[in-house]
Amino acid sequence: MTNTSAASAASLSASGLPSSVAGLPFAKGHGTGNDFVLVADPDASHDLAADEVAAVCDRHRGVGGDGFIRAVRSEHLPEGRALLQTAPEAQWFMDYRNSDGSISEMCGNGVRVFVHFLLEERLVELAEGASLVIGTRAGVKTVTRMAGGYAVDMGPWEFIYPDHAAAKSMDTVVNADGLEVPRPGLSVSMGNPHTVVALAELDELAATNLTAAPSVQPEPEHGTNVEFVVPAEPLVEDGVGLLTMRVHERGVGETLSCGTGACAAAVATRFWAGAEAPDDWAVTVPGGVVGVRFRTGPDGREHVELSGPAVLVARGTLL
Ligand SMILES: N[C@@H](CCC[C@H](N)C(=O)O)C(=O)O
Repeated sequence: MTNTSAASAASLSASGLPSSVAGLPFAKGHGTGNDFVLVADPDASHDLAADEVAAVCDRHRGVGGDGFIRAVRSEHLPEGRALLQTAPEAQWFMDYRNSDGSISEMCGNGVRVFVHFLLEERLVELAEGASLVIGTRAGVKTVTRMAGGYAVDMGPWEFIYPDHAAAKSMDTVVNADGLEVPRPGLSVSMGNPHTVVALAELDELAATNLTAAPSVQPEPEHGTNVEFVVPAEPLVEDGVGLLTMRVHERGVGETLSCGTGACAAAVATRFWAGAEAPDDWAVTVPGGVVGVRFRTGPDGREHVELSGPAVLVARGTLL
């Protein structure tokens, strides 16, 4: 554990974890099975190196998690200080790492669990119905506490290749073991990169092998998470669009859920479905169901709202 994430752990403690992380208190939590190790580091004194994060997230020799989340007061990070210029209410910053130690801009399930962690650690107060503004590498996100979970204003979405989308062309091609033929994909940014592929049948979704990363051509500049979705038949029930999704996460592998991925899946399917597509979506993932809603944000642009549960399951100390 050092002040620079570039440094690597030199020695191991008896637990097999880097001795540099010994003594660090943590919590373990998840949102629809997308699981995280969380650490409160208000003063930014525990910036873990990539190999330290990977050791803690190791499912066999560490605590285990799809991601590592550090809660830092924004004023103590350069990215946080930059956000405070225009959003002084963003007092807490979510420093998000994938389980391989790589940095991601954003995590939709993670930001709900992050706010729940701040609450449970008594670092913030938040009544049901009230909102908290959180700093992330994808800008500020407003998280509202609801009965049974949290809703996150994820901000506006964007196509990564707007020219492909405008032409409704098939310029992105995705292949994965188990697919009968390579499929067209649509790359969408939710602050982090996603490529969404529609499949016709749940059987084909189940047969898709996500133990290896799917190939995506062209691959977005910083890599991509890949979502395979099966739209329900009929697509809309009681005004809600229904999707089933599996995901291969950049820097992780297959996970039980991905909040930003669910948002990207709804964006792509709504685009493909055309003018009649609804604004409310329920996305079923292996770990549960998350809600996605399109609405006009305070800036007048179309925003995506993600809703779902957040749970803490344990507290401990790294040895
Ligand atoms: N599971 C997250 C996304 C985590 C980051 C992702 N692996 C990336 O590298 O962009 C979510 O719930 O959004």
